[in-house]
Amino acid sequence: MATLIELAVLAVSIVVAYVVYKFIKLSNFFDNLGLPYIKPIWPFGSDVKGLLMREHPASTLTKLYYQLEPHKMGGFYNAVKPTIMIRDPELVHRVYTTDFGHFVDRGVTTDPKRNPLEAHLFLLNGAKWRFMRAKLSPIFTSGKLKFMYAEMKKCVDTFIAHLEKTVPFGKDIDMKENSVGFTIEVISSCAFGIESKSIGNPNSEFVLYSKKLFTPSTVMMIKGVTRLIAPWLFNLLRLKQLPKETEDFVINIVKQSFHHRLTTGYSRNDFMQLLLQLKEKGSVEVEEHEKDEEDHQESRFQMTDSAEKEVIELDDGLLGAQVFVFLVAGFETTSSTIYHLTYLLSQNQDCQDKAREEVNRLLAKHGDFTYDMLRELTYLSNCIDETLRLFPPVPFMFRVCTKEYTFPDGTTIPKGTAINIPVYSLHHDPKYFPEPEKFKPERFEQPITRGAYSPFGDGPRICIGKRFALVEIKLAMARLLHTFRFLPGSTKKDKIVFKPRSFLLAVEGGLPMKMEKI
Ligand code: HEM
Repeated sequence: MATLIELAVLAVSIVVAYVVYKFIKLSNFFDNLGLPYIKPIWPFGSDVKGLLMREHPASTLTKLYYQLEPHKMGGFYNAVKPTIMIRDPELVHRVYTTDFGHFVDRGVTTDPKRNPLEAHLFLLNGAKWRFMRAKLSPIFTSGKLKFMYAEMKKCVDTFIAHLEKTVPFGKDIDMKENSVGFTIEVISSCAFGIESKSIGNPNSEFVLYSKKLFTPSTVMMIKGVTRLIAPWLFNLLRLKQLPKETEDFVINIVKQSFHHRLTTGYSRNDFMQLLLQLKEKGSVEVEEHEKDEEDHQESRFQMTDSAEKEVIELDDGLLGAQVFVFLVAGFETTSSTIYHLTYLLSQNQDCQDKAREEVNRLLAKHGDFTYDMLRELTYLSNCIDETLRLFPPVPFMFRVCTKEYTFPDGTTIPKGTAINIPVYSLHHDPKYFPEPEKFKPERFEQPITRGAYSPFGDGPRICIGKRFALVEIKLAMARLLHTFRFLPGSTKKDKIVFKPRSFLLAVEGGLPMKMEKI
């Protein structure tokens, strides 16, 4: 017994000594840097809440970002690594775009041998990221998106048919649950090539697995925190971040799908088919006529940044990891945009009328909800942009300095410094967005201060699925506006409460509202 107590005391002393050592090291770092705003935010006191994003968006971290003004740049101790926050949009723009070469990585260390699904684009670093981004970019051109459009339309048909069956009962309808089912159906269909029957079915296998990813268990949380503060301990204990069953679920689908397509010659217009082409031929072909101006910009970035290319083997595990990130990155972000927008339109009937008038006018002109019709929906686009401003699904962005960097004011930060970009806070700053809490789609008719608005990030590492997401959201919203009127629910929500412990901004509980068939 005595030995056990002694061992426990020894273990606690080692941890305390380690944390104190880290703090001393970090405070020296900031003293040398001379940054104006520095605060310890972890692991002491109530600030723990901020780091875990329990109360976000008004988390301690977000409040810190506000307090940062007018200094525009500051730092905080977080016991893991020195972290710089940047609040000046011009500096944000530099990090994302002009000086991207210094901020290529997100700074998350992964071990794909133990966690194969972590070898995905969002987490890859350096040369591996460049290689994978160059390989995957052709999959997301507007030409390829047009091929997938028919699959997307089928999912929207099912979504509308399901709502038409549900709405006449006159009760509140949970728009969150419904949007989640819809966006999972789109991703499972377009990425995995599977009709997952998720619409109106919260018990579908896909819905259950996908939700698990965003409602981490206590064990997952403990593992995550261990990995953050003591990656060496995480590795020593050979821990895995994702539950084994989730990993098996995804890898098996990818393997079976590849096998089925290779042995039967079955083909489908989806990401899986393009990944199969990548596996077989080493690249995805893009015809000149499939590209548009944005695609050219993207490939220019790839070419100028391709100096240190690395070739990695495109095996089932690596390709499975990419499909996995399309699911993780693609369903909660798009569903929250759809339900936030329907909520905002239920509260702003004049904007709703204007958006519906535009949809009906363009439908009369094009005769159907075509890809080209969506491009002309400018007011609806502004409504989507405004929703992403008010409720950015990714409320803060992080990168790491990969090469020593000197800001224009002369502050030099060493390699390894973590960079935080307070996206939510910038989106709600009255200096860049007057009356920031109001839903005003017209503000996007004017140019926006560069660096102040970045729901999809920016620069060479901008969200690769941006165009896919916008087409999906626009198509769903155009069909919804054409068919239904959105009204506030009987239990009217004046203020949205966000999910605790979530990296993404998403509503806690449901989002009840009423819908009337037009
Ligand atoms: C409204 C919907 C979406 C939002 C707001 C969003 C937002 C973001 C943001 C902020 C980033 C980081 C960008 C940066 O570091 O500059 C990102 C990266 C990424 N997103 Fe999205 N996303 C959305 C939808 C999607 C969809 C539908 C997919 C896939 C089909 C997707 C796949 C990815 C991937 C793979 C990355 C990593 C890119 C890289 O590191 O090179 N996203 N997204």
